[in-house]
Amino acid sequence: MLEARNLAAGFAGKPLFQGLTLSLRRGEIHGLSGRSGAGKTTLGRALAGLHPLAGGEVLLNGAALPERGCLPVQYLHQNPILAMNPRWRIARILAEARPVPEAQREAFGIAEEWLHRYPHELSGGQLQRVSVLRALAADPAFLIADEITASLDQISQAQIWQLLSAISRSRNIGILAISHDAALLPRIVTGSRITL
Ligand SMILES: Nc1ncnc2c1ncn2[C@@H]1O[C@H](COP(=O)(O)OP(=O)(O)OP(=O)(O)O)[C@@H](O)[C@H]1O
Repeated sequence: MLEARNLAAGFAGKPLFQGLTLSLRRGEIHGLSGRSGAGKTTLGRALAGLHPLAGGEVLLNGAALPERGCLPVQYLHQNPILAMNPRWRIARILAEARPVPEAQREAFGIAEEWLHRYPHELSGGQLQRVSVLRALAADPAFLIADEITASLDQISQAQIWQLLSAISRSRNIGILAISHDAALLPRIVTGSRITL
């Protein structure tokens, strides 16, 4: 269970939200929506331990998030190239947390030839697959998927969410899907819907 208790966060002393309480179960896809600028990304990053809290706490199974090692709540960026070292080839990026078995790479449709390329030499959809698999290699309890398919075509979007739905169930990973796409969330959410 990933919980936020009485959470507040924002910028320069101005909270975007406060007194926010939620609990997310593992093995389900939850949805987070809200108007542009409401603080969805900030909340997602706070839940992953990447944004300082102005109040409250984030608990994973009743305990604070660890400060070292692989993050158990992995944050997935809308634009994965911003979260990749441009000087590293895909093989090194993919194995950043732990080596990825070949069978898993193939299941994700990540071609062997991509491994020798740099991030800017893959398409947005290809990069997002790499980003998701890299996060899964860290063996997370939760993924925060921040608009991860917003810039992809319908087919790539459907493929990525089919993969994530299956993995969420089979590996008991909770996913928080952040999206402003009114059509997407009803299709993928199996858990709670949160509006900020
Ligand atoms: N480093 C920063 N310093 C000051 N304000 C910031 C900073 N980063 C973001 N903000 C502001 O915080 C607010 C919330 O941003 P956030 O990205 O969390 O919203 P969001 O709900 O995810 O928006 P969108 O749907 O447009 O992606 C916005 O008004 C944004 O301009």
